[in-house]
Amino acid sequence: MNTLDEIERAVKDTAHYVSGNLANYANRAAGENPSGEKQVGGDVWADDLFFDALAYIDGIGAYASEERSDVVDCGEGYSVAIDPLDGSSNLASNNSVGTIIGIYDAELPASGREMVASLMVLYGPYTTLTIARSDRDVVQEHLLRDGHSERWGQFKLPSEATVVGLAGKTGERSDAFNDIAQSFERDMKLRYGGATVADLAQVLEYGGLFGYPATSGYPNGKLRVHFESAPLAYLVEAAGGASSDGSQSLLDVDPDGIHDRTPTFLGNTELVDELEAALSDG
Ligand SMILES: O=P(O)(O)OC[C@H]1O[C@](O)(COP(=O)(O)O)[C@@H](O)[C@@H]1O
Ligand SMILES: [Mg+2]
Ligand SMILES: [Mg+2]
Repeated sequence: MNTLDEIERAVKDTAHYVSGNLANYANRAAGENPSGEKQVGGDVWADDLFFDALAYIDGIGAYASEERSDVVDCGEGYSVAIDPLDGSSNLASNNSVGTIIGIYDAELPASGREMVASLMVLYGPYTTLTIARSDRDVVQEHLLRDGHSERWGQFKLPSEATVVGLAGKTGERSDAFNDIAQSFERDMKLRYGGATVADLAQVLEYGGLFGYPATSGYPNGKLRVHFESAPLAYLVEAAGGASSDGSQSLLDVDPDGIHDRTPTFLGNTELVDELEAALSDG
């Protein structure tokens, strides 16, 4: 087993445990866990689990998380960048959440071009792990059930685009963005659920576009380069789609800081091209 195999195994095992225990961390349930201990948020709980599973793998040199201010030095090897629980506000409403992991062959901060693998876990009606690796030419989905991992399918973006999910309040987005958003929403079905992983899964399955633009509340967009945008761009581009920050592939974004944010668009190439053209004219 090489380091990427070990990472894949560790993520599958940890995702099994996370999927079985999310109810303990729904906001409404906040308070005491079954044994009467003070409950921590799901984000911190999931981060601790994935840290323990990944940080000690031989060949992992650093662990960076949305939930930790600094990168943790783990020795020599790949850098892990993780959003341990994506869409965590969905827990209280019992909607899907996820985990996003980028594996970089570089010290962080780094451009997405330094990535050698990307993994996305979707805790939905059933739990799946989707992974793209530099040493494989498919985007492989696995079903995680009863402690096992079954090959579940391979993602290739459908040529016909049918769904669109664009975040932000229209009153907080640019006119140019609202115009192109309205045009997309005339032609495609709205699919927006408040968790990037779950919304992107719709695009991977049905074809279309997901985006979180710059808004007055988030001038650089809400999603983080290392923990959400670049790893998901790696997956989508490996599945035959495209990504953009509004003018370039998200894999070419070169962040200064580990928690940098970026406008984020992921989906069918022709939609990304149309969006970039609309924003450049805007
Ligand atoms: O509530 P909003 O503004 O629509 O933002 C939803 C976005 O925020 C996020 O929940 C941020 O991720 P975290 O939950 O990991 O912080 C994304 O998963 C989701 O796409
Ligand atoms: Mg997230
Ligand atoms: Mg998160």
